[in-house]
Amino acid sequence: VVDGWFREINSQWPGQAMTLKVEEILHTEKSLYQDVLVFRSSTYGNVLILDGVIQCTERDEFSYQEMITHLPMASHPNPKNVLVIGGGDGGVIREVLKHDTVEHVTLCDIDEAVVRVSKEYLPHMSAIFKDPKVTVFIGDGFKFLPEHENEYDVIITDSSDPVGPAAALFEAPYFTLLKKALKEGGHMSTQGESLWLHLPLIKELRETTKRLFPVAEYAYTTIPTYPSGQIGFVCCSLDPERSVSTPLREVPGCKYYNSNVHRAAFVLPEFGRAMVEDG
Ligand SMILES: NCCCCCc1nc2ccccc2[nH]1
Repeated sequence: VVDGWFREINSQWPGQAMTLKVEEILHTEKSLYQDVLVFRSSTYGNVLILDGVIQCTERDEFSYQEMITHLPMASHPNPKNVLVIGGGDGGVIREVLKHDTVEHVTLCDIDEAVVRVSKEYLPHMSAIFKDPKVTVFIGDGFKFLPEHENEYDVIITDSSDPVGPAAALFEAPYFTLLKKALKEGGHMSTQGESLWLHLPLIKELRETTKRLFPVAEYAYTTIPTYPSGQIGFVCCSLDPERSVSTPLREVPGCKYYNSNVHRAAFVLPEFGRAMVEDG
């Protein structure tokens, strides 16, 4: 933080940096896995930073949390058992519980510091951890998944970027384990970065998931504080007859998501469509 501003300078997006005005530094620590910073910003509420990268802000997190959750959930006929890998802030869990078909949701995040800090400084995301339907497991998704084969209707991978602790969550071995943990007809979504900044990675991700799932598609949302103002998701279905791009019901109580936004999220600009779909 320099002269009261936080700059998101990072090698993943050379030559550009999102800048947020800092009112007060609320927390800093070095966890077992990453540097954790929370500050109160002037115009975006509390902000969570991991290893110098903006993970979520109170003002615009709803866009990301609603879309990464409702794309696989609203397109699944009857999601009862849901798993979230990452997402220690709790925002995805909050969205999962908007579906009254859900009987149980488990969160598996490798870093207890993220869960602890989110409870303390991001209350409107982490309050949901107290819900009896929620189980929080601190550990590595790579170890958790093989112990839970054929258990989940929907798995959401709410990861940080493919540098540092989350790098392995963007590789084929992870998606192979994830597929085995899904029940028949299961759906999944994973944090899929931005068309403007990570097109080669997105192409890789889609090729990897296309080899494992009958349906694998890319969708995106707009979010001011992520680099390039948008972020995407790779969404897959194990049912060849069902696409994650087709919503089966509305999800009341959302600020970003609705069934038209759901469908529109999968419509890509030509430079993205050509790269992602034609390859
Ligand atoms: N540069 C884009 C970063 C996207 C991060 C998405 C995200 N936001 C999170 C908050 C808490 C824990 C895991 C998270 N994963």
